[in-house]
Amino acid sequence: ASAAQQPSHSGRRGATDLEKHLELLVVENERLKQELKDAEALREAASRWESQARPRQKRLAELEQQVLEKASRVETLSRQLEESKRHAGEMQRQLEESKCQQGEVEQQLSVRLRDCEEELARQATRPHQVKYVTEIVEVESTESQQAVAEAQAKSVALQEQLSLQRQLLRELETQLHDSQRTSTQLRAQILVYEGEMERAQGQLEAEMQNLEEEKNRVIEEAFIRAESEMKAVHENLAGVRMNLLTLQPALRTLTCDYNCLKRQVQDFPFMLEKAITEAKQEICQVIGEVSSANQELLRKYKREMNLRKKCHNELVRIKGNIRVFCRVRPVCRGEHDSAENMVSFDPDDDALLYLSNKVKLMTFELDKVFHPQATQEEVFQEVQSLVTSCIDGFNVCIFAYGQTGSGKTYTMEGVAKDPGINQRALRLLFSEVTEKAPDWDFKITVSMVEIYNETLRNLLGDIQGEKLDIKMNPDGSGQLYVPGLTEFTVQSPEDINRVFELGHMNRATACTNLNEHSSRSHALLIITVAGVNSSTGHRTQGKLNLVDLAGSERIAKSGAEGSRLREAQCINKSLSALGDVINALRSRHSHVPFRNSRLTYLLSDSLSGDSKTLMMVQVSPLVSNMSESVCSLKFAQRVRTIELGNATRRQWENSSTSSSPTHDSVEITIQTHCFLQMKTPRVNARQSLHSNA
Ligand SMILES: Nc1ncnc2c1ncn2[C@@H]1O[C@H](COP(=O)(O)OP(=O)(O)OP(=O)(O)O)[C@@H](O)[C@H]1O
Repeated sequence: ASAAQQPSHSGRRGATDLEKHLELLVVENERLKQELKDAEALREAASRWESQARPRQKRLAELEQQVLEKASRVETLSRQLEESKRHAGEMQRQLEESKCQQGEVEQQLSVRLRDCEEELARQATRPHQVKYVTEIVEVESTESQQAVAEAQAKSVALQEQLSLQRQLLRELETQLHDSQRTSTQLRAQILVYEGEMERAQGQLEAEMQNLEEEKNRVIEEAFIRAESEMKAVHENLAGVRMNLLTLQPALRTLTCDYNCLKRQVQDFPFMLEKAITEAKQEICQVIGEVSSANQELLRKYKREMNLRKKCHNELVRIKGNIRVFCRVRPVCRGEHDSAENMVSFDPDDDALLYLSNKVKLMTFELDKVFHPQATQEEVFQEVQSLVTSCIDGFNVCIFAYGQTGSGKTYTMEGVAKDPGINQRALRLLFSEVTEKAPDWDFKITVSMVEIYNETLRNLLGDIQGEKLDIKMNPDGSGQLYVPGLTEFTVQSPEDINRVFELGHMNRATACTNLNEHSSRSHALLIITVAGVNSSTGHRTQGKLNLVDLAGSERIAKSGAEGSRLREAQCINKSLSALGDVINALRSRHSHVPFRNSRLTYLLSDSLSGDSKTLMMVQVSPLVSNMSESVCSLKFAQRVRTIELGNATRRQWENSSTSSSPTHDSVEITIQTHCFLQMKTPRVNARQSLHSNA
């Protein structure tokens, strides 16, 4: 191992030298690059200068071209001048010749004339001869004169021609002078340009010379440096070679290592495949374990859910199957009555409500009190566990109880923009059962009825205002049924809207004034949820009754007569019957008076056994409704207090069934009829009940 390490150590040192040398070379290289860059910059400057000089050269060339053109024009003009001169010379010569001839002829003629005159003078001396001579002379004189005239005409023509030629000559001379002037100017310009060109050329050449010299200098320097560097490189190379020789053993070791690694790399795919297969197996195993753990968790979750439900149901059972909530509606627009002093709430306990007038302060304890600002959603949050328990097979009744105008319809039906319990409950049930599919197959059916003057009316039927009857099922099961009652199966959220629209429409068309009518009739929405478990075959059936009761005000206060009196009596009858039934159930009477009213008779299967009941007592905040509000709250509290009193209950369960329950029954009935007169100024209903008990 040490032998292997030694070469690798020296190899490392050699490598370090090499690296150093390499670094030096890199630095030198950088420097040379920089110089090259400088030379490039100089070259670029020269080319820039050249590019600047180019337009001037072009202009010079143009001027030269112009000068050449002008010169050729001058040459042409000179040629023409020469020609004209030559021609004028010719003409001059001809003229001179003519003059000469004319002189000769004139001379001849004058000689002849003189001879003739002499002859004539001679002949004059001899008369005969003179006559003859005279004739001859005359003849000869005429001919001579003719010749002279011709010669003179010719001379005149030649003179004219000569003057024309002279004029032409003058013009040509003028032209020549102009051309010569232009030519002189152009020559002067050419001389200026040539001077400029020469100057520029001189500058360019000087700069080129400079650049050339600079370039040569830089190249020379670079060359010298490169040479010295080359020398150094060669020297280094020699050192490197030496190092290489020393590195060779290390290289051998490295080669050996490399080969080893190569073998490993070659083996790697097989190892990788093997590892992947193993990992896959492990992952599959883990997935299997996780999935079984998941299944187990799911099973536990379901079991916990069932347990939770059971606990909830047990809680409800312990708390009592009857729960009482109170909702105080806000003061509506247009109501001038002040509610400020009448209703107040406990900031620390949402189960307490205080009513006060000038002299009394009454405290009411219920399961929950909703203040006027409570939203529909908040109210529904509190009742939704009851609603969903009908999926588990429980029968549930939710009543809205209170005087006319206290907000019963608002709580149960709500308004289009902000629906109440009815619509929210149906939607919740629909979404819950949809979630349970496909394990469970649920069917939700809806019926809507109203009870007016003890008459049952179908609100979803085709026949408007169709009256119905409640009958015992002929199959001997002891179950009640309503022949002809329309049951609408809800299969989509749109069906829910359709049900409410139809029910509302049928109710509105069956009466002249819906508001008045609704306050004097009970409106029931009956939702049946039946389910079957697809794997176990287990069946459940629950019923949810949502009841908007008629107004609970006292007849004495309303001062009703005639048909109104009958309506009020019917309402009171059914409300008292409801109170009696609740009382009898709570008291575990052997006989529960369901049949005393249509309302209790119809709801009998949802009020007995394990059924759950919620009473929403609606309270108006107006001072003018004070006594009715007190009446409603006392009734509600009495129902709740009795039911919740476990000790009392146990006591009732242990004691003989006659005394206490009967007493309680009386209380409930009295409350329901609202005939209870407040005897003490600051009455607390619970205290009153306990003292009664
Ligand atoms: N919580 C509330 N928020 C806003 N307005 C409300 C509320 N409760 C009731 N109202 C309004 O008070 C008025 C009376 O309410 P509603 O008709 O629901 O009373 P009711 O008890 O059903 O009367 P009736 O017995 O005549 O049917 C309505 O205009 C309603 O919109």
